[in-house]
Amino acid sequence: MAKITVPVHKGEVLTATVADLTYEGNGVVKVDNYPVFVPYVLPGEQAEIKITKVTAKFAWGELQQLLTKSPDRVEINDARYLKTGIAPLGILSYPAQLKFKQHQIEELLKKAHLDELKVAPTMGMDQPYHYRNKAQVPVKYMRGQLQTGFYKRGSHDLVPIEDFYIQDPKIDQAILVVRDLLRKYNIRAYDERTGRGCIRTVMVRRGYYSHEIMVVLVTNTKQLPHAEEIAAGIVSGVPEVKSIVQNVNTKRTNKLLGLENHTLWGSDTIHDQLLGIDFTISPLSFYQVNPQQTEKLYQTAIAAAGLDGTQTVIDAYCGIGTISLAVAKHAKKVYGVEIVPAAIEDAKQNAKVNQIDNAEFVVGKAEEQMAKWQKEGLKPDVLIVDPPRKGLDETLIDAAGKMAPAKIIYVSCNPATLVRDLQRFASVGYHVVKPIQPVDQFPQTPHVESVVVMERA
Ligand SMILES: C[S@@+](CC[C@H](N)C(=O)[O-])C[C@H]1O[C@@H](n2cnc3c(N)ncnc32)[C@H](O)[C@@H]1O
Repeated sequence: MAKITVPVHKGEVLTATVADLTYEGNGVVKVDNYPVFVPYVLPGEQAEIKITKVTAKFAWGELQQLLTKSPDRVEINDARYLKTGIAPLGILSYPAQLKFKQHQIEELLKKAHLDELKVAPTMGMDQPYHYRNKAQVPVKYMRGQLQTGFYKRGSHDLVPIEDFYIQDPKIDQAILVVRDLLRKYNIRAYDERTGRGCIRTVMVRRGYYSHEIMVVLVTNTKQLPHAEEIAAGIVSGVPEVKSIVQNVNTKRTNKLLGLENHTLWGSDTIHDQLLGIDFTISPLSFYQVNPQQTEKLYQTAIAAAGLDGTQTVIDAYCGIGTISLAVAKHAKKVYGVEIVPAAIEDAKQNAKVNQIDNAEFVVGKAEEQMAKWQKEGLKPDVLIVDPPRKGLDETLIDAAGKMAPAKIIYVSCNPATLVRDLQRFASVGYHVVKPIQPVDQFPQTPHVESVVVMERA
């Protein structure tokens, strides 16, 4: 095999101008068209870069010295937010972050030869910090005691952190109360190398409107020593707590939560509201993490659906029924499908509590259920899909084509799979009729959510 020559070598220091920013928020420097990825630099900046890793197709570099600064650069007061996955875009001013997200989608469309599609400016937040209503914090024994924090990007090295910058500060305070109790009762942190130890993760959720707090202690063992004392300590240290749950995860996996929950104190669930509808949230259910932006996202999707109370709507990947129930007010009938049984139980309960009787929920894989509905002759006027990052299964798109709804609303959390799926929808007769609307659900990170409206050609 011919030896591949690359234009840089490990350890080399070069001076270069940053050409671009990747979807993950890393700077890109080109050496004879060969890309070098460099964290913490921005397009247009000149920098001294040390090459740290070389492969046949690309290299990684480390910023040594910044020679010129981009006007979009902002100072971030704690470098740990950049080094962890907390705020990888933290050096980019917020208006520039919003443009970056719009540009990300435009670039992907261009690569897919869909450049005729327009992308609207990203809908941002007034206060793009402290927005998350949920934290999942790893626990580790280090520096002589149990620590909570966040992993360094691309690793499982814990960086102890007390102010998480993008989380609701009340959640940060609750984590510290839990951490101190775990220390006080000498609870052993889980060690993923040996598979030993007890506490793996602390999860905290807080209702944006309700202010109800749920604390979930994820353990590697069936028993949590001093469970009663710990629960009592949380009750006295976290005044808004409504639910304390032990989740057992004995598997040696990267999955954070197991399937077994034991309520240690209070209720099994908490509540919150979205667009005036009350939602029950269980430890395992998916619930959007940025409630303020979620309301904007759903309002955009609902307005795009153009409902007048006469339509039948399918909400595929419905979670606990948030979109379905918000839509039900404006539709004749809504069908929701979701893979997690507990989420569907919550969805049904949510419908009851809100006295919504025109929504029906089914547990199942959206792709299988859509094909089943299609065979049964269900003819929705509007199909809403809100899949996870991997996007839609082709079976679902085929079934959608056969069901022929007048409108399809695609809520996407991954522009790459969105663009792929838009091409597939085109092949079953759907085209995009409005500019794609990005909504910033995750300020300070490169993630972007978007709403796309399609109609039959
Ligand atoms: C991005 S979330 C959207 C949830 C909901 N629409 C919301 O906004 O809260 C995607 C949901 O799809 C569910 N899911 C993942 N794969 C699925 C599949 N094959 N079929 C049905 N649901 C699935 C997940 O459990 C999750 O609740």
